[in-house]
Amino acid sequence: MSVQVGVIMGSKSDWDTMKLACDVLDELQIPYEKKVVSAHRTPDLMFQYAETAAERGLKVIIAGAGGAAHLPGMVAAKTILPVIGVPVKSSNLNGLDSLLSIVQMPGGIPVATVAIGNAGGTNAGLLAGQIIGAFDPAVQSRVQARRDRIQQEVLESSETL
Ligand SMILES: Nc1c(C(=O)O)ncn1[C@@H]1O[C@H](COP(=O)(O)O)[C@@H](O)[C@H]1O
Repeated sequence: MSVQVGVIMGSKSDWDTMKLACDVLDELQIPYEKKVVSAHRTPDLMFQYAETAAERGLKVIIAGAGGAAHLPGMVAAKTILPVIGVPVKSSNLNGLDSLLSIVQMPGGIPVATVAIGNAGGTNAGLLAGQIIGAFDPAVQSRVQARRDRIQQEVLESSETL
């Protein structure tokens, strides 16, 4: 099957968080690509990536960045695809800068923003899976199976208190 999700990040230093999104996509058997793309450091690549994403067959873009995290919003401005923004935890401001940079988009150009850091990475993968699963029953059933497993783990955790 062709690549469905583009996972991009402002720097290789974001990988620990963005890998968690990729892990979920692997688990859900959704084909994806991963790439470092920066609005600040590689602006021409960022424009090209966003402009060609839909015609290349991608369905969702997951974009992670830290600090002055302009990547998700700028990519969202240049593509019609849904963009999920991951605020990577920054060393100076603990990711609050990343969160506010990503979440406060002006009306008209949305970025679906997840939590700061690793939970956000995982949830970005899941949210992409749920979007694709709305049109793909096999993916949706894998998302459901994952939820069922988590529910079972939580129910059983009481027994070891
Ligand atoms: N926020 C952005 C963008 C962007 O938004 O385009 N490009 C890189 N960065 C961020 O800079 C941080 C530090 O990067 P380095 O570790 O490479 O110095 C990373 O979290 C990256 O996402």
